[in-house]
Amino acid sequence: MSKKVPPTIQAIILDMDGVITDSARLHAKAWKQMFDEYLEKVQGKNFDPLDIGKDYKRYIDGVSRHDGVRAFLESRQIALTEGNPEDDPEVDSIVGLGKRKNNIFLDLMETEGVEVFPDTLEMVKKWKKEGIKLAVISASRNCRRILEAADMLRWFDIRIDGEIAREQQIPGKPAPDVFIKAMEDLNADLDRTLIIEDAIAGIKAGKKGGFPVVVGVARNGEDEALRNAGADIVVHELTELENIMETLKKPRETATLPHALESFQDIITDIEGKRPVLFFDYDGTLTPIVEDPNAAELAPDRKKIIQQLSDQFTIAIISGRGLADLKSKVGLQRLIYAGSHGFEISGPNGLEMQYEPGKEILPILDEVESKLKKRVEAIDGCEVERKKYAIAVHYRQVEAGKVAEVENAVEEVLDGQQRLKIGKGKKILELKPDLDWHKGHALNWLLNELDLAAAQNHPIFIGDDITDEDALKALKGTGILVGSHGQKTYADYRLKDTGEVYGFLEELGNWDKGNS
Ligand SMILES: O=P(O)(O)OC[C@H]1O[C@H](O[C@H]2O[C@H](CO)[C@@H](O)[C@H](O)[C@H]2O)[C@H](O)[C@@H](O)[C@@H]1O
Repeated sequence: MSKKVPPTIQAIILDMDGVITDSARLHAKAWKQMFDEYLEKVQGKNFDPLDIGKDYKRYIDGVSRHDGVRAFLESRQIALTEGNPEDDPEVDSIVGLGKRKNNIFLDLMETEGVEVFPDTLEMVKKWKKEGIKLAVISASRNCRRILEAADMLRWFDIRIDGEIAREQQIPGKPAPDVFIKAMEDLNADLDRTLIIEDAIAGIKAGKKGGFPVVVGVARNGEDEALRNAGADIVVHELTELENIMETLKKPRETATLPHALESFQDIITDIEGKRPVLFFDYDGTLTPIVEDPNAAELAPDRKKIIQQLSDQFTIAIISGRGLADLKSKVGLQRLIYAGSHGFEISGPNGLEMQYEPGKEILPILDEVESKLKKRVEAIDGCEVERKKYAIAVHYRQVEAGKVAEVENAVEEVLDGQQRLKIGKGKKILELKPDLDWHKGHALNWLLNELDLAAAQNHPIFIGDDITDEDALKALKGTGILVGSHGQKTYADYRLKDTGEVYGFLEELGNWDKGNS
């Protein structure tokens, strides 16, 4: 795996007790029963009982059985012999007490059962579908048994539990070794592996291991303790991690990105037996930027390359242009088109979508369009382009000294208008519905609608402008930026210009032919 790829998630390692199953509750109960009985035996009726919120969390949760016995007794200044592996549960030794607790735990499991947290099941299924590798780790030697009873074992590629750790002499948490071992067995990279833990010892282990993001699960409001232990993010349910990839993606300077043609082999390695699904922006990506927006035609030889590729791959063009304009400019039947930044979509087999909440903004756009046209008609070179769900005000051909006039005009017309927002592009100001819908949503909508969101597909998005960043950010695949738009980017790779885009597409087509 290339080290150049950005920190999108490749693998997730989940702790079991308290994250996947509610078995932490049973463990806590068993520890309390065992220790309270023992403390009463050695200290009499006035013994100080184990406090689950304090003692269990601090000394026992997440660590191995024997480490838990040792740490708790030490906190109470009670010295106890280690004992030996053959000790019966009745023997007062570290081993004996551990066995005593385990018997109580197994009885509780039998009588109370173990439940899977529904939010975890939902996310595990989702991650699995997205092709993320999953491992479960646990200090518990009953891990396999618990997961089997809960019908959860099948979701995990790798399991490192108390039994395996003992056999292979892997040090337990707070040492990071179990996480490192799980990551290695998953064949994942450290900088692309996420840890999910609910125990303080586990959070510390994840941080010590150098994992970029350790998520703390505070199901009972223990947010602060988990944060203090080093958790990078604290959630109460795993469904809060729904958009974790987006949250974790960090924009970078374009110049620091690897070149997509030079790194072609890395990109192919990343695709690894999956089907590429291609998403392109239009202006600046498939056609070079030109002075007159109406003149941005797709050259016949380039159209041919896209047509040939559409025999091999699903291709969608997601553009800021209006849908009708985009379709007529590209003119290829098999493609999917998303116009007005994804507000209007159309494709083969009756695929049609208009983003419903946008429809009620249409009369507002009509009104603003006519006001704008009147307001800027005296500014030489300024052009207003109406798409169904947006209005572009072009100033590429406006004298540099008069650009501020265009900006003022747009702001003036928009003044007091709450339903529209201003976006920026290449020498363009755009008025768009102030709604949470953009190229990134459109991309994910298409993947779901076309049943292409599954792990066997690999989306590739190529774009050049600020509005393409929404798609690059939302993308779970390979993002390529063409040229530079002057801001940081969520892309993974860069290409110099549209010429290189076609070079890349030809390489991709040839690679695919050689592969099939
Ligand atoms: O999302 P895209 O497909 O890249 O569309 C973005 C805008 O592209 C067009 O404007 C840009 O390209 C013009 C032609 O090269 C250029 O003259 C202009 O300065 C650029 O901003 C299009 O006219 C807009 O509607 C799109 O929003």
